Amino acid sequence: MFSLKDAPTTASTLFSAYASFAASMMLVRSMTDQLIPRQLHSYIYSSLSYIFTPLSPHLTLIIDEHSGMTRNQVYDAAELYLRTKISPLTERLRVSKTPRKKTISISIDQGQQVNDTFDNVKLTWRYVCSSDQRSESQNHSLRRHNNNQSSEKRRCFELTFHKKHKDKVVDFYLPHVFAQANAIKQKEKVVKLYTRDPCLGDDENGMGSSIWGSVNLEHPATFETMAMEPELKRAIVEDMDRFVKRREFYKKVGKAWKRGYLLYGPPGTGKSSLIAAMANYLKFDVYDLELTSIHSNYDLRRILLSTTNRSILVIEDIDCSLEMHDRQFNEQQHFVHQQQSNNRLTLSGLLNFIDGLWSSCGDERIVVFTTNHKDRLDPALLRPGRMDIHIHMSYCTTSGLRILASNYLGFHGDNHHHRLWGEIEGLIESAKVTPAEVAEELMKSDDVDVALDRLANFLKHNKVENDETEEEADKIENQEAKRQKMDDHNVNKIGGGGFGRGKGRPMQQ
Ligand SMILES: Nc1ncnc2c1ncn2[C@@H]1O[C@H](COP(=O)(O)OP(=O)(O)OP(=O)(O)O)[C@@H](O)[C@H]1O
Ligand SMILES: [Mg+2]
Repeated sequence: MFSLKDAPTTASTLFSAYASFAASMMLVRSMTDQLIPRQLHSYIYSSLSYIFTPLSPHLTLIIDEHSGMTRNQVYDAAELYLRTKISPLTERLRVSKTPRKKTISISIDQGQQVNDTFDNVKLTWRYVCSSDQRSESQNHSLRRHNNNQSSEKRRCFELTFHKKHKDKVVDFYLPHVFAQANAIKQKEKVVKLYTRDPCLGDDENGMGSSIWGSVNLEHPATFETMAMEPELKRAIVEDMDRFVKRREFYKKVGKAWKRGYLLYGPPGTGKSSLIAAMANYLKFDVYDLELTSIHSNYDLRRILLSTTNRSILVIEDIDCSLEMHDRQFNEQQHFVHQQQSNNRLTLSGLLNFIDGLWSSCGDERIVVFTTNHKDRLDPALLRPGRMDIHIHMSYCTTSGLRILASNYLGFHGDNHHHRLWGEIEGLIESAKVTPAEVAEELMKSDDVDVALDRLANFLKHNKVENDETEEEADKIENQEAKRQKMDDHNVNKIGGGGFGRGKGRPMQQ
């Protein structure tokens, strides 16, 4: 143990050690001067001073903004990551926002230091800006790269930690920084809606242009705002969560990493809104593919190949989009050679790309087809395994009504008493109205009384109409049944049994 009593002794010991070290160095220097050629002196002195300088226990990694002419991804990841590590002790921060971003970014300023701990390793980050030593030509090229922003400054992060943790930092900490930065990027990502610009038509080679135009997807739909049965919502979200986590699973079983959803239901039940909610949830871009503007399977393939990973390919009203093309194809199929089918757009062409080539060269793809008439779809589309999940978007249910009333009026049936609420809940399912229609009624007034009054009247009116239609349908069905009975009676009288076309008996091929 060191004590004050020992201090003079220790100091004198140190002093005598230093004196003898200095004397030895003098001796070495005079011997070298005499024995070794002059050209080698500076080399030997610097090596000796390196040997006798106490080694720092720390290692510092320099993470430059650029690696050659391109941006250094470690730098970009660190910049994002360090935003989450800013402590109250930090004195200077940089604040910025670009038009494409929704949020304000905060980052540390030059010279500022940020401490971090990872698996009991203490790490210190420092942001350093200094005058750049690059050649003028490199700077010029970088300036062009950075939209002419000043690039004379060299920016880097210095990451310092104990040397013994080098492997842990490189193998685990830096990947952790990357993963965290990706999560932040994902959260801040502005989802894009891509559509094909019809003005971009065919190019001079007669090929359909595959250029997609994009806008920010500003659709506000989320799973919270969707008027759907809570269990259905939960099931969809869980399915998507499972899908995005299963990269390794898809690789293992040799399946393309894609998922298909078929959304079906009457107009105004929220099919398009659900797609927006899915895109907003996953932060996947949406490619809205208008099949009627595509003329051949060949075009389709080119267009699909120009979409990116982590995206949702949407084909709305699939029953209408391919009807014409397939009919054309069917009418002529006796004459058309297989090779020529590439000149037309066919359902089989679409399904082949989605199942085959295209899906195997992309990752994390979601395909959504929508239709108002599931019964009109080609059986090839409904075959098990083609579309993984079929989602029925129904008329407004009681839970849907509650969500809409809460979203549009801030009215919660459970907490707020209203004379009309019981009646409205009683009517909602039998009135067979869409969430779009309910939303429209609720938007007609900010006054809860007025809005609910209008909704109640609307539901009553629809219920009466539905009842009348059902009565009419029953009447027609009864008459039809009666006529059929008479026919059967006559047939039996004439032919006695046989293979008559009896109603309710499926025709066998
Ligand atoms: N289930 C729902 N939850 C919340 N809002 C809905 C729902 N369904 C419809 N809406 C409202 O109605 C509007 C129209 O709905 P949407 O376009 O999503 O229906 P759709 O099923 O895609 O209709 P279409 O078959 O005509 O394309 C939406 O903008 C939304 O405001
Ligand atoms: Mg729609």
